[in-house]
Amino acid sequence: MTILDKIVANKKREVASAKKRTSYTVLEESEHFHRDTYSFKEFLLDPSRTGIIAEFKRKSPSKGIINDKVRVSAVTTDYAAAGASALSVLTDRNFFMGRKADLVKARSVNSIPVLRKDFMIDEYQVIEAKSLGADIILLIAAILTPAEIDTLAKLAKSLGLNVLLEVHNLEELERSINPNLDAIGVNNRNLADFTVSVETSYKLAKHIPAEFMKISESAISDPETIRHLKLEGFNGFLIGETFMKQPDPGQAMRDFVALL
Ligand SMILES: O=P(O)(O)OC[C@@H](O)[C@@H](O)c1c[nH]c2ccccc12
Repeated sequence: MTILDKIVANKKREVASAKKRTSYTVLEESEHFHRDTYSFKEFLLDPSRTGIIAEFKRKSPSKGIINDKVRVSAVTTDYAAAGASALSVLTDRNFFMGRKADLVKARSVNSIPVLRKDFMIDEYQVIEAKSLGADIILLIAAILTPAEIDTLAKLAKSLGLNVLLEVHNLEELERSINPNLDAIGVNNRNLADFTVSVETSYKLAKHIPAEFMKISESAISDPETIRHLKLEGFNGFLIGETFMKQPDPGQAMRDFVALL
């Protein structure tokens, strides 16, 4: 069993118990549920911003604890002030030490798009994402069939959410492409064995149809890499650990952006 299999098995149990605790009706009563979302595209393509999707992540299965001393409100507002085009907030508890409350908090103190970073396998989580205040959901091709991607993406679009599809090879990209997606993210980290290579982004760039925004995800630690990725047509850069491993992640992002 790979770590990804374990995460998905755990997620199925989590979703089943969340459905029992909080009904669809209660989710739909949330103040966020009926709000207009921020446009991912508009913020990502805004030339006054950096294209960086800055992530709040305390822990990961590959690195263990990264930073459990900082507050989501301070870090995410610092990220936004440093020019983030969007924020990414982990809501998986068991493997990433995330909380749904982190997303609610990030939403309440920021006015830029927020991505719910989790392992989406069920329509319930899409409704929940909207009710927590997310603007973007992540769909991971490695754990979803094309039919599941279609269902989840259509539901998300019907709620005004933006959809980011994550792939890490050509086969996943080709089988998963769907008109209801807004952006394709190439994950430079293989979620099954954690090996990382930015080459994955360079290899897949030319295969991503022009109508989708292109995002490179993971293992970006050098502003020089962003310059290269831009030349290959990437519009977005998802960065977590490089910032979060510093005692002051917001300052780390400011220092990084100064070198762009
Ligand atoms: O911390 P990094 O190497 O900068 O990576 C950020 C982000 O890409 C990574 O957290 C991530 C990409 N896809 C995921 C799916 C689930 C959980 C986490 C992720």
